[in-house]
Amino acid sequence: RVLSSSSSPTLTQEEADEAVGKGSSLIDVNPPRGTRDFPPDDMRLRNWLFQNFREVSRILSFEEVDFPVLELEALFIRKAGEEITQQLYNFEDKGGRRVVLRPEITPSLARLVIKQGKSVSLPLKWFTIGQCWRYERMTRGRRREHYQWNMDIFGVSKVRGEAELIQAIVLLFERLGINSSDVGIRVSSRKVLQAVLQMYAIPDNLFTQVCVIVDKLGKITREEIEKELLSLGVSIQAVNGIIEVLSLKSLSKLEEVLGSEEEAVSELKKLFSLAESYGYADWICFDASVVRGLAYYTGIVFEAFDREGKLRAICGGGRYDRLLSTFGSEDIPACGFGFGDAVIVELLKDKGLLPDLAHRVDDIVFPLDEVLDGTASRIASSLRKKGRSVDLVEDKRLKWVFKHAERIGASRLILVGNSEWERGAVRVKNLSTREEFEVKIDELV
Ligand SMILES: Nc1ccc(Br)nc1
Repeated sequence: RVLSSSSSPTLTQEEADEAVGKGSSLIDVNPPRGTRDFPPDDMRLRNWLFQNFREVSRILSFEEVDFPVLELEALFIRKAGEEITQQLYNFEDKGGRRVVLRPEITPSLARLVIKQGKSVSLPLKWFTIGQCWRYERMTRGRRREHYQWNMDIFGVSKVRGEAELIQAIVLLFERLGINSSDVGIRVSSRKVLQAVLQMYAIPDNLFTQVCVIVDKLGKITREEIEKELLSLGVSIQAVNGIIEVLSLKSLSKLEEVLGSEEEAVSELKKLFSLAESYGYADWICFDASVVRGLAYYTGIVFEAFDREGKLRAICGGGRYDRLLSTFGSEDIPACGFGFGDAVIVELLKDKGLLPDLAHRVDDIVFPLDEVLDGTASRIASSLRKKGRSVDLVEDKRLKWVFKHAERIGASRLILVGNSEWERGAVRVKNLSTREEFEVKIDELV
């Protein structure tokens, strides 16, 4: 059974599934598992969010860059057991190449910086908004794609870099109407964990894997964390020491434990001092448990969270000073963050901050007689050339046109009628004041 054009314009999920089930020739109209369509309402919200991402990037004087969603698999092969690399959306293309739909954007940024080589002057500040993918068994029913805003700075080794990135995040939240009582930003440094591992003489080559494991604190049980660390050969004393230090929420306590000479301590103190100068100190808090789950972070790490604790991290990032050497290149100090398009929308919904983004057009032009369709086209064209958005309607009853005007949020209805046209005029109805007047065509703006 093929649904004729006269059938209802939209199918409910059940109707679509039923039609497919009954052997109709209707294709499966759902997007692939774990992916989303963006019908107009959703697209307006996405564009509004992305416009705010772009505006903040502009304000921080970042340049936009872009990359293919498709990358060589080799760019993401890492041995630290991260979830992100265990869920690669990878496949072999028709040329026998191992490729992926990228799971994140930072490695592409690093690849381009390496490719640009000496032609880029440092520091460079780049941003992009791009779709990222994962291939996860649908048992968990989670999405397989999301869009991420990424901002990254290459060539700044001091914590000024992280301070700039955190300001971008704070500015974004403030633009969306979110304040520091809604959201906080947990800040720590992987150098805290590095110092603890040194205290227990744990070999450096275990650092990355330990980070990936302790990033799961609060997500899996302490016993499971212990088990994974012990399986790496970390002693139970070290495990207890790690968990004890990572439970610290006070920078002065950390200073007591590690000493003020420890780089982790001095960098964090500098960052918190800069936060006062930027004016966003009330947004950030020290939390030693923040390590983030990506293998390549080497220093300061941070993540934004909703203070009600209902949602997953809103965004996160940190310093990655040695990523480029994993690609065989000279290292360049770098830091960045990723900000996804999903959790932020859940937060805005929870806070009643979703904007009203109904469809809006300036004018509807409607010929009252089909002999005036050419005239109506000329009027619509002239208005469009002046930059007005115009919906040119015909073959409809006037009652329908008024309802349509309501639906698409038109400001004016321009009726082209024979009697007015004989006088070289049209009838203009202002749809908010309901005023109606005749306007000479050469005075219509
Ligand atoms: N990395 C990643 C990719 C896609 C989604 Br949805 N979540 C995380």
